[in-house]
Amino acid sequence: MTSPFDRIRPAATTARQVSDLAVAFGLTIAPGHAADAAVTCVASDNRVARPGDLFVALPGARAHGAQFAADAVGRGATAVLTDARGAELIGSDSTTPVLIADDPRAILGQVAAWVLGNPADELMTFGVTGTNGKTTTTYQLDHLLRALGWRGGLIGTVETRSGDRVVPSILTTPEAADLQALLAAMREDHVRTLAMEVSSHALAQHRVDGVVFGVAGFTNLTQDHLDFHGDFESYFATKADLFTPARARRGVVTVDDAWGERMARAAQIPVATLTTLPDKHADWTVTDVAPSGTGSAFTLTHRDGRTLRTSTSLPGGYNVANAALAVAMVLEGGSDIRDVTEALTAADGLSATVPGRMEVLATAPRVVVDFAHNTEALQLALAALRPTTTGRLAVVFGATGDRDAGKRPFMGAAAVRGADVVYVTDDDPHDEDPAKVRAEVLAGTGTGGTPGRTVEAADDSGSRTVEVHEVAPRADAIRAAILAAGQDDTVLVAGRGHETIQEIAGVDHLLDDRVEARAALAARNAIPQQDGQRQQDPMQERTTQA
Ligand SMILES: CC(=O)N[C@H]1[C@@H](OP(=O)(O)OP(=O)(O)OC[C@H]2O[C@@H](n3ccc(=O)[nH]c3=O)[C@H](O)[C@@H]2O)O[C@H](CO)[C@@H](O)[C@@H]1O[C@H](C)C(=O)N[C@@H](C)C(=O)N[C@H](CCC(=O)O)C(=O)O
Ligand SMILES: Nc1ncnc2c1ncn2[C@@H]1O[C@H](COP(=O)(O)OP(=O)(O)OP(=O)(O)O)[C@@H](O)[C@H]1O
Repeated sequence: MTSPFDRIRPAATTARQVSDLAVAFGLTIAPGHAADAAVTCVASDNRVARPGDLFVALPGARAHGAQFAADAVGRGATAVLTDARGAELIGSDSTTPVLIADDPRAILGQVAAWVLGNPADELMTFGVTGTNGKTTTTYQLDHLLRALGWRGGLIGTVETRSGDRVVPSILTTPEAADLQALLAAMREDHVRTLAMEVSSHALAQHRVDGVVFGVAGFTNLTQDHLDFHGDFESYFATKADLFTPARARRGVVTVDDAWGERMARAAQIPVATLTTLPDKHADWTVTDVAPSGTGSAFTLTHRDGRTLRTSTSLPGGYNVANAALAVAMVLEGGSDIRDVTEALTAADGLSATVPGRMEVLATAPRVVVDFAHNTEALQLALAALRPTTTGRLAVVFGATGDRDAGKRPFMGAAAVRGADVVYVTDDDPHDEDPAKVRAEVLAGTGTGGTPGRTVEAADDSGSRTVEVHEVAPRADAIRAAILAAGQDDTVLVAGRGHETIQEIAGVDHLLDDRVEARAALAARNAIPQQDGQRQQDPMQERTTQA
């Protein structure tokens, strides 16, 4: 499936009458239209409407859904739910029933759940929120639930899965109508568990109304999305809403940061706390973290004495936190610790690959693709890879054009602080001149903005000489870094993770860091190695306009 309008929907559902819906939700039926019709599913975008749908026409920032009602009806929608303005826009041209609500977005989740027979009630649901780590934790949850023998569903930034059906995701958390339709499809697919990312946008926009999660999980909170939420307090309050009885029955809150502690205090449902910090008290604690394969082994212990030891294949301390949160959520969901231990042993620990999240593509040199696209994430990703890098640590990254220009020099500085070789390249330039974006990143590297130079960087382990290069387009930078790496080196390709489209001046170009890295590894393998050491990189310093 390739269209952005592909959705996983149920094949067959029970018809409901809109007259009953009007009574259940106190809705007005617009005069001049038919008073009743049968509906079998719900859509809030005309481009996904199907025969038998209730089309919910929402007012938005860019359009009013009612503008598309005629098209939705043309595609077979049998009734429309909208607000008074929407009813006016629709007029009386058609006889299709039009139901009116004061705020249709606020009831959409419940309405869709009603039409589809509350599909969430038939699943064991796990919802993860927080600024970072939602995707990773959700994949680890899904991995563990499957290891326990459950047929699993997954919803998040990268992809949406119902049993064996998979589609790429459009939003991290789908719109309410799409979500309920997806849950109904999961019911049809005999899916029993759901691991799902819950974004703050989704909480604010009622997208998860109609779902009461069995267990909600919190990773962490750092500055993000303030353009949408206004300030940090509102951002926190929106996330905290997940830990109320309307949204979840119980929770697990990581209290490694102060926001987590506050979240645990603010929770209006029973929550278990979790920490990975050595001198902190919590219900679940992580201890004895040790390197294991590409990642870490760790022990998770409850204050009641229950304990298990397992591992994650993902590098970095924060991935121990993500993995521990996934395990604690499953245990708080009622699974027996002996079953979980056995399942983890059989599954080789939390070994799920998360697309574009610390995804290890090769081991000599180690090549890792990660989604880190801001200063803090870049710094954490480099710090995560440093302890297991015996050679040099190289990083390939850029900053996004047309967005948050202030972070560019800080990203440059973070790269020099954390790596030995820095390749500044392009991310998504959008409509901005990519060379200008690179120059602003380079300005933070301490090279005086001049690529092809070395700078001295100091950290706890002493001072290092750091090479700083500028290579574009991005595919060339990935290739340059991988060809130049020694067998013991690590190359981190940061910023785009699983993304496959790079937008340059309004044109979408296919670009997948993992595809480029694999091509570079193949090219490298085709070139005879000089004592297994670094290659002369033919692309290096060849800077072209993207
Ligand atoms: C701020 C925000 O989240 N806005 C979302 C919202 O937009 P909106 O209410 O302004 O809607 P609109 O585009 O004006 O359209 C109004 C209505 O007409 C419908 N419509 C519109 C056009 C059309 O041709 N046909 C049609 O039926 C739309 O489906 C909508 O119901 O509803 C739209 C329809 O679903 C979303 O596409 C849009 O997401 C925007 C594009 C977006 O980028 N959202 C991001 C910020 C987001 O939600 N991100 C979070 C993750 C954040 C993170 O943690 O990183 C997420 O959960 O994905
Ligand atoms: N627990 C964590 N703490 C801090 N940083 C993390 C954590 N987990 C992952 N990261 C970093 O954040 C990036 C995004 O991780 P992930 O996709 O799992 O989070 P997310 O919350 O789903 O974010 P997004 O919605 O942007 O995808 C990773 O590539 C990694 O660099």
